[in-house]
Amino acid sequence: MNQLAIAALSISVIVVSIFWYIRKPTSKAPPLPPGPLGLPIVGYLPFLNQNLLVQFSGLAQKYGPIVKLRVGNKLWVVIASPSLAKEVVRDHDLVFSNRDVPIAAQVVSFGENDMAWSPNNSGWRKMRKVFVHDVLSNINLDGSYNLRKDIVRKTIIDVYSTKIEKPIEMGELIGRCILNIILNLLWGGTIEGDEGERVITEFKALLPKLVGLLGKPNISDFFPILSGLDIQGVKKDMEIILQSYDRILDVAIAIGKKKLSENVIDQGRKDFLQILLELKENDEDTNRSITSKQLKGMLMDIVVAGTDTQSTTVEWAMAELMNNPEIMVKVQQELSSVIGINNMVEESHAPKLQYLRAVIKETLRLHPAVPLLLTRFPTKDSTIGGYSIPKNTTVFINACSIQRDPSIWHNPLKFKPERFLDTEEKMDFSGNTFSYIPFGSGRRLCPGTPLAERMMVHLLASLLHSFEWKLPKGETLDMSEKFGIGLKKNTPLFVIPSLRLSNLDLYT
Ligand code: HEM
Repeated sequence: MNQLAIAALSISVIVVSIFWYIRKPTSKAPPLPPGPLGLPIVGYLPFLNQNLLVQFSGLAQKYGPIVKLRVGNKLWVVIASPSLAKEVVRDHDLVFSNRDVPIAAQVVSFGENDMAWSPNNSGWRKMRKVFVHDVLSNINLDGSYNLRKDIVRKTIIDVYSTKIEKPIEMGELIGRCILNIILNLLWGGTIEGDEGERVITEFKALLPKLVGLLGKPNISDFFPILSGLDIQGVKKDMEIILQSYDRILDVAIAIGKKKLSENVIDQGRKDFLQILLELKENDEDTNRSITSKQLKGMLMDIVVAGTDTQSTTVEWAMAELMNNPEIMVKVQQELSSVIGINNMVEESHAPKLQYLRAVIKETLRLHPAVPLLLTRFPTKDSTIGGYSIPKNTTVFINACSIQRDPSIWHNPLKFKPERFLDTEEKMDFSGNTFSYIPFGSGRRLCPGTPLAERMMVHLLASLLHSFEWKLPKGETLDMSEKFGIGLKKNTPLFVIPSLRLSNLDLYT
């Protein structure tokens, strides 16, 4: 062998050794979680089912409570046990406190300038603080009670005057009431009269399209390199919707600012916009002042996160009660004894309506409105359940599967509010018991729970106290579900109301 050949061979050996050494993990990194193999380049994308929930459950049965999927350029990890969920949202909460933001959500959040999609940064912390301590403070929630009460009353009066003994589409009735409440809480005190009605009507009309786009699988999300092409037009469609919303928000904000500068704000009943504008315009404390984009992002969050979630839950609760007449009887007995048949329901009755609150908890266990929570997106490599979770993995926490797990819940598919009566203290909405997390957990826990609890208890109690409900003749109850970004009833619930209270003055 000549010297050149020896030199070439030696260099090759050195280079290969260096590469081998570099490739070889210095410390033994744990493996990725188990999961199905996909095709080259597209991964598991062609095999994704419309109903991700059913598919994720099947995969968990085959591979266990932590499963990995390659979907296009993304690595997905789905978690389906309380102990693994705890590792993510409690033990490693900080690392997992960002979201993987779909393109549609980037648009709707004004470029991640909101609470739901912003990364965990100082802006997000400020928005959450303002939302929890100012917007949804007990004082403000008490102050806006009459507004909520009026709208629930109008719903009861509407049923009494036009719908007795006629089939009602329950989801529509409940959805309209909840959206009216949320929009009026947002700016009902700012834009009043016909102008207010017009703005609310316009806002409502666009919402289903917006929610639909948020839940639509988008090739640009799976292959970011293709995002510029916007192949399905999701980004463009969302931008068109957002332009309309932006116009409405600009009008509302301009009126709000004018009122603020003229000092015509009713101190007794501030709407959310007034509270946020006061902070934005006047607060010297930069820890609480928010930018114009953040203001709009927060307003959008409240509508998008606060309406469908609640109406889906109340509709499911109604459906479960129709399906379980003996539970309906117990709820109505409680209502009669706590409220009395000569009175209407008030929010202040809630603490005494223990059984009805258990019905709502059980509804959220069996039919969580956000069944996969919102994704988590680790900021660095970490280890969960002994498996490697690389930085920027899209992590789903399958709350639905956890809350229906037969190894945790006795007879999990049975609707049984009693299971929450003995465990009232532990099983709340705080996300501290990882087998029950309908509002999520950790830093990203839903901040809307104080409002949601008040609204859902009050509306459901009012409907059940005011009327008896039965299914239309010959109608069977379809309890099947449809998965989008939320978990809705597959077919609408139709029910027929009749009067329950003998004092007809209560209905007017
Ligand atoms: C039945 C009612 C509701 C349910 C089941 C629900 C559920 C959830 C869930 C599961 C999350 C994600 C939590 C996580 O990732 O750990 C969330 C986030 C959020 N929810 Fe709710 N929610 C409801 C009502 C509301 C209401 C009424 C509002 C506002 C008024 C609201 C505002 C938000 C916001 C802003 C976020 C994002 C928080 C963040 O990322 O920091 N939600 N909600």
